[in-house]
Amino acid sequence: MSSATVSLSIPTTRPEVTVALMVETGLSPDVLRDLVHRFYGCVRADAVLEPIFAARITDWAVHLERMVTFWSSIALMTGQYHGRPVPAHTPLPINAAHFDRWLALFRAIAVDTCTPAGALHLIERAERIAHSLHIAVQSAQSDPVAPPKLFF
Ligand code: HEM
Repeated sequence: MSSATVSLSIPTTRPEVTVALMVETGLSPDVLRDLVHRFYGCVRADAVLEPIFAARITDWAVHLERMVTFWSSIALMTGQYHGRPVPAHTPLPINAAHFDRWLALFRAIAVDTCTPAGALHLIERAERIAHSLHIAVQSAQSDPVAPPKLFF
């Protein structure tokens, strides 16, 4: 994909950076939407992860939309996600096995949905964020009265 052929049908605070990332990775709003929907389709069919999500998510349409915005911000630097992932995860009853499973599903769906460069771009970021979230969760579980540590 050349920059001339990328149409910017995506809200972004940094259009030049977003276009450059789209060209470099082959990622686009449509690809990220497809990835998010396929990924959470697998999560909802997964014996390890499904119970954690089922206990928290009451409106899947809202969660999926939030996650498309999140991944657009992370992967294409659109600046559109304004949530706080750390406090969303620190109260969850999750451990290394949940993170391993989450990453295994994410890697498989990313490779299946994206170009090799796009998959690598997403997987690197997912692994980094999962690591930070895991440390925050462990820290909250070992000292539940301490405020959550913020990693981003
Ligand atoms: C052990 C693996 C994980 C589990 C079980 C899990 C579960 C959840 C649940 C249940 C929520 C909804 C929280 C709520 O609305 O009350 C959530 C939100 C979210 N998760 Fe995860 N998650 C996991 C890993 C990750 C990873 C690795 C990432 C990023 C790479 C991530 C990104 C997010 C984001 C951005 C939100 C929305 C936070 C917000 O803005 O409210 N999660 N997750």
